Order: sequence, then C-alpha cells, then structure tokens
Amino acid sequence: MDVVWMLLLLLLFPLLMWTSSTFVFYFKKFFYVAWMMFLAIVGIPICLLKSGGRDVENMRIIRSMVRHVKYLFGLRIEVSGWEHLQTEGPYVIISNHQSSLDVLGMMEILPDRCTTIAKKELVYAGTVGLICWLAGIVFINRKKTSDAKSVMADAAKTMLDEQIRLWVFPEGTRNQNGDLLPFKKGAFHLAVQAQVPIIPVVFSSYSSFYLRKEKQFKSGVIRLRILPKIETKGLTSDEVSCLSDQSHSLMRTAFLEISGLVAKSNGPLKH
Ligand SMILES: CCCCCCCCCCCCCCCC(=O)SCCNC(=O)CCNC(=O)[C@H](O)C(C)(C)COP(=O)(O)OP(=O)(O)OC[C@H]1O[C@@H](n2cnc3c(N)ncnc32)[C@H](O)[C@@H]1OP(=O)(O)O
Ligand SMILES: CCCCCCCC/C=C\CCCCCCCC(=O)OC[C@@H](O)COP(=O)(O)O
Repeated sequence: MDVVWMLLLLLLFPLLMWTSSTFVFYFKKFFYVAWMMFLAIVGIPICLLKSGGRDVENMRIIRSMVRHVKYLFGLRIEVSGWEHLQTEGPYVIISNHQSSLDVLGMMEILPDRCTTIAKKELVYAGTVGLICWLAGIVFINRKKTSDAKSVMADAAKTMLDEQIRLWVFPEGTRNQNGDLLPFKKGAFHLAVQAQVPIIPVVFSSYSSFYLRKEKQFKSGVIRLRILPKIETKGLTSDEVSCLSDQSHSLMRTAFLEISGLVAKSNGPLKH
C-alpha cells in the first residue's frame, strides 16, 4: 500500500509542477529556505574551523556557498558598475530590498570584509540565524529606535577599528510595490559618523519573475547596478536628510531605468 502511495505522489509531483504555477511558487519558496538552511548546516562547522567564532571573514564562506543558488532557480544576475566597488577601506553599501532573494544578488557582488545590518529576528532563524551571527551580522531592534541607534553608533566605530564594510537596506523592510519606499536615516548617520563613503547598489524589479501576491515564481533576470560612491567627508548629522534624499533620488532613477519602468507624474508606475 505504501508503495502505491509513493508511486502516486511521484506522479503527482511532476503533474503539479507542470500544471500549477501556485504549486511551483510554494515549492520553490520551500526549497529556497530548506536549501539555505542546509547550506548553513554545512557552512557552520567550516566557519568555526576557519575562524573559531564570530568573524566578518566568515562572509567569504557564505559568499562562496551561496553563489550557485541562482542556477537552481533559473535566475541570471547581470551586474554593471563593478568599477565603483574598487574603493579602498570601509564604506557603507545601501540597496533596495524586495525579498530574501536579494541575498543571491548580494553574494554576487559582496566585497571582502563586508557584513550587513539585519533585524534581530533573523538571529532566531535556525541554522541561517547562527551562520549570520558567525559572519558578524549586526542585529538591530527596529522597534526600539534608541537601541538601534546605539548599536549602529558602535558599528560606526567598529567599521573604522576593524576596517569593515557594512551593507544596509535603508528602506528598513522588504518592499515589492514597484518603487522604493522612503529611506530610514540609520545608514546615512552611520556613514557620516564614520566619515566613510556610501556606495548605492540597485536591484531591478523582480516583478517579471517573482510576484508574492499572485503566487508566481518563474525564471528571470536580476539586474544589479552599482552606482558611483557618495563622499561624506566633512558632513555632519545636519546634512543627513539631504544625503538621504540625494541617494534616494539617484537610486530611484536607476531602479526605474534597469526595471524598464517609467514614472507617471502622479500615478502608479507602469511597465
Ligand atoms: C551558507 C548559507 C547562507 C545562508 C544565508 C545567509 C545570508 C546572509 C545575508 C543576510 C542578509 C540579511 C538581510 C537582512 C535585511 C533586513 O533585516 S532589513 C531590516 C533591518 N535593517 C534596517 O532596518 C536598516 C535600516 N533602518 C534604519 O536605519 C533606521 O533608521 C533605524 C536605525 C532602525 C531607526 O528606525 P526609525 O526610528 O523607524 O526611523 P528613522 O526615521 O530613520 O529615525 C528616526 C529618527 O532617528 C534619527 N536616527 C536614525 N538613526 C540614527 C542614528 N544611527 N544616529 C542618530 N540618529 C539617528 C533620524 O535622523 C530620525 O530623526 P529625525 O531626522 O526625524 O529628527
Ligand atoms: C526557526 C526557523 C525560522 C525559519 C526562518 C527562515 C529564515 C530564512 C531562511 C533562508 C533564507 C535565506 C536568506 C536569509 C536572509 C533574508 C533575510 C530577510 O530578507 O529578512 C527580512 C528582512 O529583511 C525584512 O523583514 P520584514 O519584511 O520587515 O519582515
């Protein structure tokens, strides 16, 4: 009897994959999380053996372990502006944030000694949380601004002391509304406090292959554009809003361009 059920399931799986895009969506999402969890199980002992604990150098291990994942999902990543990452010393990378799939693009271009700022809930994400901690990810409590500010002020000092680069998602949350959300200020305070440049990175819209509401997850292309660095030397906290607006405007223009979208004067964005 068990064999009959097994055979039925084996037949049902390709049938569902062939006929139901909703099934494909849930299967791919499940597989993405499961595969990352599995990679983390393999990666954790490697990190521990190589560096003995929490160390930004562990990001190299994550980077090399995650690079093949795009092929499993039929995703192609096209990068432009590599030359803008040829910057010595610490800097802050800012990018838009659409989904946990951003990790794939991130690992495609992640410079050495670069870690990220993440919500504290991620540390509890099983093996993925543990490997994130081992790779020096800085966890913040978004609900307590004062705590988040002090963690980020410490990060500004650590960046300089230990020559570390930090990747921040200034929208502060995942967003797939076809445009950028207004930016939170933390990334810009961080760069000004450390007096380091900001390098904006823009991911094109995922709407041609990944739609959360419509339950669609197809093959597709992610365009990643690295923009020229923005210097912060000599700037003070008074200029943070201006810096944030300037970055937002540059990134929004690039986002629309690489996503093939046009902004209507008062209406929604259209392909
Ligand atoms: C091998 C297997 C691998 C497995 C796989 C591994 C994957 C390995 C990659 C993982 C990758 C993870 C990816 C995670 C991705 C996320 O978790 S995204 C979510 C977490 N990140 C963030 O939220 C970062 C952005 N947020 C911020 O920076 C926010 O500003 C803060 C710090 C949270 C504060 O938030 P807020 O209070 O809501 O907002 P905001 O309006 O910015 O600030 C309020 C006031 O405080 C001031 N302020 C803000 N920040 C500061 C500051 N630092 N200093 C002084 N004043 C400040 C502002 O200026 C503002 O004052 P006004 O200008 O209005 O007077
Ligand atoms: C105890 C088990 C919990 C299981 C949780 C599964 C964790 C995800 C596992 C594999 C995915 C690999 C990529 C992990 C990094 C993605 C982090 C991420 O995208 O976090 C969301 C955060 O940016 C914004 O969150 P909100 O949209 O504000 O909320």
